[in-house]
Amino acid sequence: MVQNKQKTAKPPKLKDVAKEPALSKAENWQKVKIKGHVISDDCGGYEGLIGLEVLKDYDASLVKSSQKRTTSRKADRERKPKTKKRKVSKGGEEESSESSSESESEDEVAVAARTSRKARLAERHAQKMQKLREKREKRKELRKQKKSKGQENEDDNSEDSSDEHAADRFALLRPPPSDAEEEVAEAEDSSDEEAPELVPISTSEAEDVSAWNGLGVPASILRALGEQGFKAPTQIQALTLPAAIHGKKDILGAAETGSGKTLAFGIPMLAGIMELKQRNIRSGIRKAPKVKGQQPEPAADEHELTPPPEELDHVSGASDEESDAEEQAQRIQTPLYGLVLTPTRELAVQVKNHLVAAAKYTGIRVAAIFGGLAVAKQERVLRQCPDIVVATPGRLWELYAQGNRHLGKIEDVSFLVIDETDRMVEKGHFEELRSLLKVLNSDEQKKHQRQNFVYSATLTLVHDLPDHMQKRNVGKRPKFVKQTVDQKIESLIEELGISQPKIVDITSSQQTAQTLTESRLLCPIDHKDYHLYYFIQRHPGRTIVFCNSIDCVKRLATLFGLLDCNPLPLHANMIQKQRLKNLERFRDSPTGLLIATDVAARGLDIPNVEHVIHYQVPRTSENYVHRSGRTARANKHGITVMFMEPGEVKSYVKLYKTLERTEDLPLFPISERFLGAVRERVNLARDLDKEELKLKRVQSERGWMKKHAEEMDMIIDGYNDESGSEPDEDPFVIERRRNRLRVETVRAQLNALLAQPIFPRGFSFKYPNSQAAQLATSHTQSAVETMKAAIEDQKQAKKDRNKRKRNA
Ligand SMILES: Nc1ncnc2c1ncn2[C@@H]1O[C@H](COP(=O)(O)OP(=O)(O)OP(=O)(O)O)[C@@H](O)[C@H]1O
Repeated sequence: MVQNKQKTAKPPKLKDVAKEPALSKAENWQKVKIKGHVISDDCGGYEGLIGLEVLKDYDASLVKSSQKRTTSRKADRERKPKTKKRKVSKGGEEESSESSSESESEDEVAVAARTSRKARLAERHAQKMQKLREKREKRKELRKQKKSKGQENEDDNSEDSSDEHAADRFALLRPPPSDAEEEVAEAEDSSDEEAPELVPISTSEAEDVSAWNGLGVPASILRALGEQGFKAPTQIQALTLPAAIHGKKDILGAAETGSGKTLAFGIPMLAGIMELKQRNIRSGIRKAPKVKGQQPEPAADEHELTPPPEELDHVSGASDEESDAEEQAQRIQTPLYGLVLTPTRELAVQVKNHLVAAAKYTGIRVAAIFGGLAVAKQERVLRQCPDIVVATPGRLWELYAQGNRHLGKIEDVSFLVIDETDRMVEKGHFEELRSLLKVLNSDEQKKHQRQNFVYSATLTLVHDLPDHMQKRNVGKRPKFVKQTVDQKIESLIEELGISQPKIVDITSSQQTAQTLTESRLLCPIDHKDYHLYYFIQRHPGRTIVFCNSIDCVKRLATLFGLLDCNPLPLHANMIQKQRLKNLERFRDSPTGLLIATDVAARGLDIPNVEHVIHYQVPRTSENYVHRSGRTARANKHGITVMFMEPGEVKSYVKLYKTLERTEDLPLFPISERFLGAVRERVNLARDLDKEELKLKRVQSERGWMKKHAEEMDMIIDGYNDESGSEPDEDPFVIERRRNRLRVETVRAQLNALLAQPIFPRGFSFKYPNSQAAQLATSHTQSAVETMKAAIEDQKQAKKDRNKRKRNA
C-alpha cells in the first residue's frame, strides 16, 4: 500500500506501473489474486492486464493524479484558441468555429438534427459534453476555493476514499484514460449506475456471496445476486451449476416449486453467453457489445454512438440509408445466444425479469416475446437483437414463420431452456413446440453443440393408468403397463433431442414443498362460496383461488366483487394487458385476492402468497402440485386448502394415490358459529347478482327491440319513442323500474351487513380447551397456525379414540 505520506513524491503513471515490474514489487505494493472471472468484453483497458496488475489497497491518488495530468493537458488545449471544431452540417463537412459563423452553424446543426438521426445524436452528445465540461469547470472552481482555505490535502484524501475508489477495494490497473474516455467515464461516474468488473473481496457483499464459491458463477453475476440478497445457492442450484457451467452438460432438473430453478438454468446460460461473447470478440467475429461497467471505445466519430433503446425503435424507420445498411449488416451478424420457452405469457415476463436482474452487470440483453400483445411492437424489440429471447411457443413460431430475421437464428442458439417441460410436451398442447424442435434439431452438429436445460417440479411424476386402460388390462398378461420415471425421462430426452444430460431429481415423494401445510374442506357444492368467504374474512392475507373453468372464475369474481373483496380475475379469455395489470395489482396488495384458472398455476413467483385455495379438485396431480406451489416458496410457510364436494371425492382419491400419500389430507377447521352470518351475506350477494343480471337483460332486450323496430320502420307499443304511449304505461319501463328498485333494496341490505364485522374482536373458536382455541383468539390469526393447531387436535382426538377402544 502506498502510504499517504509518500504522496509528496511524484506518483508514476498507472501505465508505467503496469510496464515496470520493479515498481509493482515495491515494498508497499502487494499482488493479489482476482477472485472469480474478470470479464473484459470490449478489448479496451483490461486486455493483457488481467490477473497481473492487481494491487491491494492501491493508492487511488495515483489514478487521480494521472487523471489530473490529462485533465490539465486538456485544459491547456482548451485555453488555446480553438482553430478547428468538428461540427456536422447537412453535407457533413467540417466547418471552422470562428465566432462569426458559430451561431449560423449551430442553426444548421439544429436543422440537420431534425432531418437526420445522425445529426440528432451528435447534437445530444455535444450537449452532454458541454454539460460535463461545465461540471468539470465547477469542480475546478470548488477545488481552487478549497485550496485557498488551505484544506486541499485533507479534502483530497477524503475524496479519494469516498468519491473515486473505496480504500478497501482492489483495483485493476488500466492505462490512464484519453480525453474522450475521460469524458465518457465522468458521464458514467455521474450516472452512478455502472461499475467496473472489480471483485471487492473485502467488502461485505463478497462475504455475503462467498457460499457461491466454487460453482463457477462469474463475478459480475455474483455481484447482481449479492445485491438481490441471494447469499447462498439453493439446493438445485448447488447441484446443477458446476456441471452446467464447468462441464457444459445438458441438465434435466426436477425440484420442488419455489426452489430457484429459474436461476439454476439462468446462471449457466448467462455465464456461457459471457464466455461466448468473449471468444467472439477475440476472434473478431463481431463488434464488441457494450458491457455494463466497462468504458466504451473512444468515439472517433460522434455519430457512431449507440443510441438509447427508445431510439432504436426509431432507427428502422429512419431515412438514413447508410446507417440502415450498416446496422442491418451488424444485425445479421449479432447472434441469438439463448432461447427460453415457457408455457404461459406471464411466466415469460417473469423469467425475463429474473434473467435481467441476474444479468445486470453483464451487458447481456433479454427480451420476452409472447402472444396477446401487438406483433409490431415485438418485432421492434427483436430488431434490437437481444442475446436471449424468452418466449411462449405460439408467438415465437408465428414470428419465425413470418421470417423474422433475429428469430431466423434459432437454429444456431447455443442455449435452449424448456421451462415447465412436462407441460410443454403434453400431447395436444403447444403444437408449435414440436415445429420449433424440428427446426432446432434439424442440423445434427448444431444440435450437439447446443446446451439444453429441462426443468420442472413435476418432471418425474408418473401417473397410474387411466381407467379405460385398466379395464382392458384383464387376464394374465396386461396390455398396458404404468410408465416408470426412467421411461418418462428417456422419452423426454429423445423427444427434445438432448444428449447425456445430468439428471438431478430432488423432489420428495410427496412432490409438494416441505414448508407447505396441506388441508381439505368437505362440503356440499353450494356451500363452497360460504366457506371461501369465511376463509377470506377469517384469515386475511394474499390468497389465490384456483378454479377448473373460466366460467367459474367469472362467477366468483362477480360474487366476491359484490361482497367487497376486490377480486382480481385471471384467465385466458381476458385481454393480455388486463391479465398483466391484475397480476401487478395482486402483487401490490398484501390482502390481494386472485381468482384464476390454471393459467396461473405454473411458475408464477409472487412473493408472500399465504393461501392457495383449490375451489375445485384439480384435474391432474401436476396441477395440484403447481397450484399449491404458488405459496410456501423459497422456504416460506404457506397453506393450501382443497374444497371438495361429494362428487369430487373420486378425483381426490386418484390424486392422493398419484402423490403417494399414505394419509388423508387433514380437514381445515371452520367455526359453525359464524357460518350463519357468512351465509346471510353470501346469499344476499347472490340475490343482488341475479337482480342485476335481470336488469341488464331487460335493458338489452329493450335496446334490441327498439333498434330493430327503427330499422324496419315499425311502430311497436312500448319500444318506440314515437309510439305515443305514456312512459308509465310502457310495460318495459315499468319492469325496469321494478328491477332497479329491487337491486337498490338488496344492495342497501347487503351494504348494511358488510359494514358489520363477522368476527367480533377477541372471539374464540369452538374447541374451548384445544390448542386451536388458545391460538384462535383473534380474527387475524394465520391460517397456517390454525391448521397446525387443528392437526395436533385431530391427532390427539385419534389417540384418545384408540385408547378408548383398547380400554373398552
Ligand atoms: N439462491 C437463492 N437464494 C434466495 N432466493 C432465491 C435464490 N434463487 C432463487 N431465489 C428466489 O426464490 C424464488 C423462487 O424461485 P423460482 O421462481 O426460480 O422457483 P422455481 O423453482 O422455478 O418455482 P416453480 O417450480 O414454481 O416454477 C424467487 O423469488 C427467486 O428470486
